[in-house]
Amino acid sequence: MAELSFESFVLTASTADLSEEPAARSDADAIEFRLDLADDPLAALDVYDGSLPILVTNRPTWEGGDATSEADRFDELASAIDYDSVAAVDIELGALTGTVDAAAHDRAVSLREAARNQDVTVVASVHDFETTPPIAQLNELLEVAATEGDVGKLATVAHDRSDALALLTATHTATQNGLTVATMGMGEPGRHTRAVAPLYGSRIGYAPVDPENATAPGQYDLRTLREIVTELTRTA
Ligand SMILES: O=C1C[C@@](O)(C(=O)O)C[C@@H](O)[C@@H]1O
Repeated sequence: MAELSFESFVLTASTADLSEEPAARSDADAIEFRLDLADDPLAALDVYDGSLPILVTNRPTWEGGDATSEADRFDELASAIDYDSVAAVDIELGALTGTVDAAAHDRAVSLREAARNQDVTVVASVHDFETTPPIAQLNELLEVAATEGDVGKLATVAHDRSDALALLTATHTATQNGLTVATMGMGEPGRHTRAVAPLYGSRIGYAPVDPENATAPGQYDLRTLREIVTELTRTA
């Protein structure tokens, strides 16, 4: 069973192609495998022999991904967590809390239970592709996400410096309150939060090996993010 601790910052190389792992190995701590963007994800997991542990994500269209069938995507995730190489699974907070629909809720809760029985870490994720909500809402989202999952993850579109600052402040507050969270601003004005948020407690970063394969707007490429975070945490 692959081990992955979120007690400190984990930099994931986000990809739809596990054959990128050797190129990611020197800079990443883990792979985020986007099942929804891959051709035959379970076949790829079958033959995976990389050394980086994997966080599996199967993002539905209602949360900005490509997975169209809820039943299929949860079945794939349930199969994926059986692989020894898979150390963590991303489950959307909207599914875990039942705000999407009752069927998604049941599937999400049983996936979480199966993951925990296998020591697979659960990342409960929230995305806002329109805006960065007011700080009180950010605090609330992080608290709920970190309670529903082992790590609460929040990605919002930042339109300006105030949005970026709100996200960083919420990250700092949650961390000070003992929550395990990961945050990142999407879009150009949010880009720097990806480098700075780890200083305020964010435990996961996402970056493509090849900048052309970014999985969200505003991502740094993997090498760049690793270098900046290393530099900032050395001098902090
Ligand atoms: O949820 C996230 C975060 C992300 O959207 C980002 O903004 O870096 C990238 C996605 O691949 C990942 O699943």
